[in-house]
Amino acid sequence: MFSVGIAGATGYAAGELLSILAGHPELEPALLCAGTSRGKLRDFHPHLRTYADLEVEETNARRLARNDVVVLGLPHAHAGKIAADIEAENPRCRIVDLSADHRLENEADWHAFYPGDYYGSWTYGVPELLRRDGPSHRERLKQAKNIAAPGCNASAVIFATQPAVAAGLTDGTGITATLAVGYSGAGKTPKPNLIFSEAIESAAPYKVGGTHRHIPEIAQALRTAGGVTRSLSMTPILVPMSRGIVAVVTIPLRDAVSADDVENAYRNAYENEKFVQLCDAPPSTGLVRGSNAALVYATLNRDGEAITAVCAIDNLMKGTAGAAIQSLNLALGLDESTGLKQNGMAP
Ligand SMILES: NC(=O)C1=CN([C@@H]2O[C@H](COP(=O)(O)OP(=O)(O)OC[C@H]3O[C@@H](n4cnc5c(N)ncnc54)[C@H](OP(=O)(O)O)[C@@H]3O)[C@@H](O)[C@H]2O)C=CC1
Ligand SMILES: CC(=O)N[C@@H](CCC(=O)OP(=O)(O)O)C(=O)O
Repeated sequence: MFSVGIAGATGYAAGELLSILAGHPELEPALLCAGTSRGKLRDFHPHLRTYADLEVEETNARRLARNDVVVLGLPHAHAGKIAADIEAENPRCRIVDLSADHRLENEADWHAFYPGDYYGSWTYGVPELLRRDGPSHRERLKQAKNIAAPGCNASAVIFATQPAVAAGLTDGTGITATLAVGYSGAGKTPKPNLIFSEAIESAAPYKVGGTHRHIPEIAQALRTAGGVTRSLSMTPILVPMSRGIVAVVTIPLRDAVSADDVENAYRNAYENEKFVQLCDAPPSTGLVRGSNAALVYATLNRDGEAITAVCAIDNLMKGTAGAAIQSLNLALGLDESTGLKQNGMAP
């Protein structure tokens, strides 16, 4: 059994992680920390009956570092410093960062989209990431000490797009992603635009015009898959659902290709994957609620000029906590799917 210390334990992402741990035979929460919240876990996550009596304490790097694993569910720009403190205290402690603080390999990308200091990059927590060169990403995760869990919007766009990039069907120009996203992606901290009367009966685009901070993260993954990614447009739209993301990505083609070429590219990428699966019809978020699945559909447009690819995920599962546990399982030498559900909830 591995002990797990969790920072940001009262938040949505860590709450989902705790929900997975409740069914995980090898991981046990040992220390729960938050910012200002104090008390029993039942005061913050009343649905997590298994751990209702665990205490939520002050965030303390020295105490967190005593665990085999630390998961940081903190706002971005808050995880880098505490991760460095934990490493200094106990270099053997594995750290999984759910924030963006260790995702970007290029420091200039970090400063262009995030506040605060740059703390370097860790192995990206997406086992299914396609790599043009060297060992597979899954093999790299098996060797990883620390893991940078992915952004949820980024995950959906990457799963939809990387097969076309890896197969050389696109030169990376003009890829356009539009996403319908649920409110839990914004976290638990109350904000005026997130209250019920603003949310219900409304679909609200945000971070338009190439300003969303997941753009460099997606471009980095597509470069890893073998593409150039000259431009990338990504626009999320908040829609009234608590969890879920469906990304619709238009991928202009380099040369004329057949429907079989498109099918082969996507089948080659995902045919052996348990959690990223191809569908015969565009998937909806309802199919993946509560599961670690990413469902992908891709088709050649009728005019033959582009591929339309669709990916649905649960932002809190395959978009964060599920991806984190799947990657951590690999790093710990466990079966990759330990504690993770493939099936969604229905209705
Ligand atoms: N929600 C999602 O779908 C996804 C989230 N992520 C990332 O996961 C991380 C956590 O997100 P999420 O759970 O949604 O956020 P929440 O706002 O729901 O939770 C944030 C947590 O961090 C704690 N916290 C805030 N500031 C500090 C601080 N200065 N020191 C210590 N603890 C602090 C909060 O404690 P307190 O209760 O005391 O305020 C709370 O426990 C973020 O980086 C987010 O971007 C990544 C992918 C998807
Ligand atoms: C609805 C909503 O606001 N969603 C968030 C997704 C957050 C996420 O994926 O987390 P990281 O910040 O860790 O990358 C957003 O689009 O910013």
